[in-house]
Amino acid sequence: MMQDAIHIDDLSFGHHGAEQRAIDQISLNIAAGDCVALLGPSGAGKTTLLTLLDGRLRDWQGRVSVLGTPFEPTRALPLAKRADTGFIFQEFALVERSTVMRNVLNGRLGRMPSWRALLGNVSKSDMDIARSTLSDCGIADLADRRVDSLSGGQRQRVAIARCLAQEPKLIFADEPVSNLDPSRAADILTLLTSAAQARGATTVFSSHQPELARRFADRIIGMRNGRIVFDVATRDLTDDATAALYDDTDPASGARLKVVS
Ligand SMILES: Nc1ncnc2c1ncn2[C@@H]1O[C@H](COP(=O)(O)OP(=O)(O)OP(=O)(O)O)[C@@H](O)[C@H]1O
Repeated sequence: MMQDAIHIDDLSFGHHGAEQRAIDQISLNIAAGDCVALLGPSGAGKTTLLTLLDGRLRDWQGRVSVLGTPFEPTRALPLAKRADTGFIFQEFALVERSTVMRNVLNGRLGRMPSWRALLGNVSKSDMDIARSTLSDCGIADLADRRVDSLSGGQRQRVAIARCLAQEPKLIFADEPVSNLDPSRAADILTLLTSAAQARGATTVFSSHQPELARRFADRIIGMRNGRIVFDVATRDLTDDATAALYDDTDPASGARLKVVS
């Protein structure tokens, strides 16, 4: 039986000082190895959900368990427990003045003994892993370039290589292609999803682009106002449901969409 990578039961969370909950009574499970897209308008709660599942938020209500580790609602997950989870950001979050290789080696930090990480002392096997992920990401020739000299598409390849060098079992990607033009966006999602699949990693990515979600995810979760309004296998997602998710003129559309699942 396929094991679940993520369990969420009745999860709610409000950002400090915010009037509305960013996550409002969400329950869902994600099977290991699945590729899931979170779709929804700005403010739907996609980033908040990914950040919470990455163990970086506290003071939420409900039950969350990721890769078999139950989270504690009152505290963030210690860094040492996050080595199996990789995160790819919309803004790349790279060390701009460092080389591509250095950035990718940063992905190995959580896997090194702490004395080695502190000294920046890199083993041959760390180098080998970094080189092979650079090559998998099609940027072996950029290893010695500084990140601040790269294009957006190249930067996102570096971010993916860094994430893969970490050898994660679970990959979260928050709008990984929204800064890229359509053809680069498709290339990057092809790279990310096929690399994840080849490694058996579970992937959850958020997007504003339904066509990309449909093309790359097995399952699509539509969010609006912190709630799940549909949760379907990609082949079952209708155009009407997608359009209603983004229909600002119809505040009740979220409720109506529930029939889809
Ligand atoms: N740091 C914060 N402080 C207060 N409120 C926040 C904070 N971050 C997000 N929010 C609020 O939480 C809600 C969910 O935001 P979130 O960024 O998770 O949505 P999103 O679906 O990722 O949107 P986008 O697609 O624009 O990134 C919104 O109402 C937002 O204003």
